[in-house]
Amino acid sequence: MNSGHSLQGGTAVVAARRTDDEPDTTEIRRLTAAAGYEVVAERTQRRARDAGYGLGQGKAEAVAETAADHDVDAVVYDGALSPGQYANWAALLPPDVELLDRYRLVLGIFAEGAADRAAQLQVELATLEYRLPRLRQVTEESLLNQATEKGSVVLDVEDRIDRLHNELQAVSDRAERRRTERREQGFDPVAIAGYTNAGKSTLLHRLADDLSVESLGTGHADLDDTAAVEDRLFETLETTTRRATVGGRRVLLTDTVGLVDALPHDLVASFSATLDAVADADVGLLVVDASDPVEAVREKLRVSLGELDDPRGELLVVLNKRDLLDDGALDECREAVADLDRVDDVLAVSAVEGTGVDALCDRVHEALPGETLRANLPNGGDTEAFLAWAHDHGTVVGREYDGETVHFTFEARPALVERARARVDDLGGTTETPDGDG
Ligand SMILES: Nc1nc2c(ncn2[C@@H]2O[C@H](COP(=O)(O)OP(=O)(O)OP(=O)(O)O)[C@@H](O)[C@H]2O)c(=O)[nH]1
Ligand SMILES: [Mg+2]
Repeated sequence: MNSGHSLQGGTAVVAARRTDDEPDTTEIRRLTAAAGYEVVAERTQRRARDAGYGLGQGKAEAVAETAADHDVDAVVYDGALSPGQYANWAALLPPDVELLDRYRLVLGIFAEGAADRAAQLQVELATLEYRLPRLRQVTEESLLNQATEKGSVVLDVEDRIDRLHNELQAVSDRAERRRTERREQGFDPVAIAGYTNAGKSTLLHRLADDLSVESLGTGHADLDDTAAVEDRLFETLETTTRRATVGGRRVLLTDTVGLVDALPHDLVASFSATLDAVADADVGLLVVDASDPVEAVREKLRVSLGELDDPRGELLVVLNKRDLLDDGALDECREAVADLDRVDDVLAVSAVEGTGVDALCDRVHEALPGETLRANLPNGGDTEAFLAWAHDHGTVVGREYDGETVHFTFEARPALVERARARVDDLGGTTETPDGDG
C-alpha cells in the first residue's frame, strides 16, 4: 500500500540510549535496514532519559552534526519520542533530514509490506493512533495562533479511526466465519505466532503439505513468494494459510506477522486480526528463537502470551533453532520458560533441519479437539461412499471387512463425529459410545 505512511529509504544515523548499560543497537540497526536505510553511523549514550531529546542535549547536537557530516537522509532514534521531543529534534537537525523514532520506523516497514486487506487496515489504524496525539498537540498550538482550521483535521482522523475499527471488525468477523466453515469441513485451524525472525515461516514450510524447507534458499522462485523466509525483520507482513497433515488430521496452518521488541501495547493491539487468528485457533504455536539469551526468550514469550486473552485452544511453545544450541543450553532454555502461564507444553525443534518436528506434530495432533467413533456398518456401496466422506473429514483410524460387516473407527472434531453417527444410523449401522480418547 502507499498511503503516505511509507518511508523514503536512503542513509541513516542511529541514536540510542540506555540508563544502565551501553546500548545494544543490533535490533534497531536491523529494523533500520528492514525499513530500507543503510546505517552509516551510530551515536550511543549511557545515561538517564532526557526530557528534551531523549538523549542529553550535547549528544543530540553530536547526532545532528554527524547527520550533517554524512549528509544522511534520516536519523533513527531507538525509542519513543514525544511530540515535544520531535519538535526539539526538528529544530536541531538539517532541514531535509527525516526523524524516525522506533515506532514510526516499525509502522513504515509495516506500511511498505502490508500485503492483505487486514494488514493494510491494521497498519493504517496503528499509524493514525500514533499520529493523533501529535496532531492534537500541533493543533492546540496553532489554535493559540488563531489558525483554527486544523481542528477539523483532528476530527477527520478521529472519524477515520472509528471507521477503521468497524472495517477491521468486519474483516475479523469474516475470518471467524471462514474458520467455522473450515472446521465444518474437517480442517482444524492451527496458528503460528511469535517474534519476528523466530522462524515461523520456516516452520510453515516444514509442516505444510505443498511447501518444503528444501525449496527455500535455492534461488529458484518455484513458489510464489508466500511466507518468504529471510534473515530480515518483518519478512512476513500478511497472514498466510496452508494445508498440512498431522497424524492423519487435516489442519490449516496460518503463519502470522511477527511481533517486535518494545512495541507499545496499543500498537500491538492494532494487529487484532492477526492476534485473533491465534486466539481462535485450535492449537497456537508460539515460536521463539531459542538461540537468543534465555532472559530474552522468556520475555518474548511472556509478552506474546500477554497479548492473547482467552485463547480457545492449547498453546504450545516451540523452541526453534535448536541446532544452534547444545543440550545444556537447551535445558537452560526449557527451564527458563517452564513456569510461564497458560503454556500447555514446550517442544524443541529445528525448523531448518527437521529435528523434533515429528514430536511436534504428534503433540499438535494430541491437542486437536477430537472424538473417536466406533461403528459397525453393512458392507456395500453406500458404506463405501460414507467411508470416502469420513476419510475427507477426519481420520479413519481403522477399517476392517468382516463378511457382511465393516468395523470402522473414526476420529474427528466432535461436530463431525456427530454427523458421522447420524450417517451410520441412516446406513442401518450401529455405533459404540465414544470412549473419549483422542
Ligand atoms: N539455524 C537455524 N536457523 C533457522 C531455523 N529456522 C529458521 N531459521 C532462520 O531464521 C531466519 C528467519 O526465519 P523466518 O522463517 O523468515 O522467520 P519468521 O519468524 O517468519 O520472521 P518474520 O516473517 O520476519 O516474522 C532465516 O534466516 C531462517 O533461515 C532453525 O531451525 N535453525
Ligand atoms: Mg515470516
